Amino acid sequence: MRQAQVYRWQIPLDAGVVLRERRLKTRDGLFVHLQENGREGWGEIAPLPGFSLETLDEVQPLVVAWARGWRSGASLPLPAPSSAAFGLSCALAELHDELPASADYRAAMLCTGDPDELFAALAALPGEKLAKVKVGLYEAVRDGMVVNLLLESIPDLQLRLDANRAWTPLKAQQFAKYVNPHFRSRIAFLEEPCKQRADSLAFALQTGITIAWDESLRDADFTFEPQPGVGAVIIKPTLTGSLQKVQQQVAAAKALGLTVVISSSIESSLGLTQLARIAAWLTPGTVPGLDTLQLMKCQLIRRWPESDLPCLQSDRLEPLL
Ligand SMILES: O=C(O)CCC(=O)C1=CC=C[C@@H](O)[C@@H]1C(=O)O
Ligand SMILES: [Mg+2]
Repeated sequence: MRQAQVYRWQIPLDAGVVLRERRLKTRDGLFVHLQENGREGWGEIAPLPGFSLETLDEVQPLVVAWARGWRSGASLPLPAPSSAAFGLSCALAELHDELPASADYRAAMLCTGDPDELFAALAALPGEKLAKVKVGLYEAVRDGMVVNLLLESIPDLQLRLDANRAWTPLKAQQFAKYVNPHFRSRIAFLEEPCKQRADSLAFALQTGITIAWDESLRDADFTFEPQPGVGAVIIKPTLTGSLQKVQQQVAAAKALGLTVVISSSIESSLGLTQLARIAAWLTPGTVPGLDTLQLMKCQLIRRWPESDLPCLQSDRLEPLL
């Protein structure tokens, strides 16, 4: 006998979460819960505003119809929108014991605001120091100085940077000018410096700063091919699609010798713990980009180890079936 439920949820976010120039006050999404023969599987469907092509209101009827169909024994194709394909494929993978349980809960410490806070947090961090800093939000020159200062004052620090395509080629150059050439190799990568991929590639070659693709993976004309200056790809499964598609992209990038970073689309703790499992499974040895629970006011269903945020269970969510 099959049982299925779909829940809708909303989590308040910290005041400061700004995505693509808009303030995000809440994170909204769905969970699907499948049960069969004493086994269960959960999945999270949470389109990210400004990044996902679909909205939650568009995917909700697709997910509800899919869950109703599954419950009555049908084997339906996964809905096309990436967030729905990802969440439903995760629920099926858990149900069929195809998503390994061991997880990589390490995270590159995410700094979106005050570098002083990052200094304090990094100083307290034992072992390998890895942080991700957002650039492109303020003046490029200020970004360059902050990055230089961080690398200068914390000698064992490696940085991941993310400009989200904010810079013109000129601004990207202004940034690079302030980063001591000696420190540039400690920038593990800089995600998406410029609007145009060709400008980002030219920047990498001119400055010796390794770049990474994130947004570009979703460009219609993107293909996996060797490109000098590109060292990594950031895979956000909620924006990519089914687990199978995630696996295909990971394999294509690895075949080119690229570092593959599994990264958050600001999922709830349930989705994040699944991403930590996907990272341990598909990209062992690479620290995933999952330090986004700190932006939220609570956890849902499953706990992220060491987070002391309250964790709400399904009785506090809105069932849709
Ligand atoms: O990749 C990480 O380390 C954390 C996730 C992260 O940086 C992002 C998640 C979602 C949207 C963006 O603001 C941002 C990114 O662009 O990579
Ligand atoms: Mg990015």
